[in-house]
Amino acid sequence: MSHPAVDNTATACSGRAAIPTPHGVFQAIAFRAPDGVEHVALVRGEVRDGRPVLVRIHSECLTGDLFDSLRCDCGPQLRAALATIAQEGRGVVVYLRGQEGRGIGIGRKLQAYDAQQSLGLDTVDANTHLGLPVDSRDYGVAAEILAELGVRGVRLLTNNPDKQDALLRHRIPVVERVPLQAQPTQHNIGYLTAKRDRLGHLLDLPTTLAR
Ligand SMILES: Nc1nc2c(ncn2[C@@H]2O[C@H](COP(=O)(O)OP(=O)(O)OP(=O)(O)O)[C@@H](O)[C@H]2O)c(=O)[nH]1
Ligand SMILES: [Zn+2]
Repeated sequence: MSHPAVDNTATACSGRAAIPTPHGVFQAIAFRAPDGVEHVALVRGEVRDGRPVLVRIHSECLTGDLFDSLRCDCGPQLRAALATIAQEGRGVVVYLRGQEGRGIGIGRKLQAYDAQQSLGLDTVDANTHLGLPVDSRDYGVAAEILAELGVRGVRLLTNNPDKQDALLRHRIPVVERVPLQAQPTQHNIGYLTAKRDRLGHLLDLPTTLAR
C-alpha cells in the first residue's frame, strides 16, 4: 500500500479531534514540526475570519501543567487561559512541547530546581550556574501554527513582553497583550518575583501574602 508523501520541511497538521474538557469542547489539532516534535493547538470557535483572536502560547511545564506543582504558575495560567477562551467563545491555546524549562528539558529543569533549593539561587542564576541558557525558546513554530489556523491578528494572553516581540518578529500581528496572572502563593512568590525583576515580566505582586 502506498502512503502519502510526508513533507518534513514544513509544520503540518498530523491529526485532529474534538476534545470535551471542563471548559467545553475544543478542537485539538496536532502539528508536526520539521524537527519531529508534535505540538497541539486547542481551538474554540471561528478563528479564520480576520478578527483578532485571543491566543495563549503555552510552554510545556510537565511539573506545573500535569502534576500541579505549586513552584510555578504554569498550571493555573493554562487553566485560566482555557476558561477565558471558553468565556469568550473563541480563541486558541498553542501548547508548545519541547519548551520544558524555558528550553532546557525536564531533567535539567529539575537540576535547576535543586540548585535553587540547595544554593538559594533564583530561576535565572540557577540556569547560569548549570552553564545553561536562561531562555532558549523560539516561537517560530507557534507563528507557523497560527498561520496554518488562519489567525491573522492576536490578543496575546501573557505577562512576558519578550513573547509578544518574538511573535511580532515572526510576522504575527499582536494587537493587544492580555494579562494572565495567577494567584501569588508562598510557594510561587519567589519565582514570580524573579520573573518580574530579572526577566521583565509585567506582574503586579503584593509585598506581603494574605494568609
Ligand atoms: N529553567 C527553568 N524553567 C522554569 C522554571 N520554572 C518554570 N520554568 C519553565 O518556564 C516555562 C514557562 O515560562 P515562564 O517564564 O513561567 O512564563 P512565560 O511563558 O515566559 O510567560 P507567560 O506567557 O506570562 O506565562 C515553562 O517551560 C516552565 O517549564 C525554573 O525555575 N527554571
Ligand atoms: Zn511551570
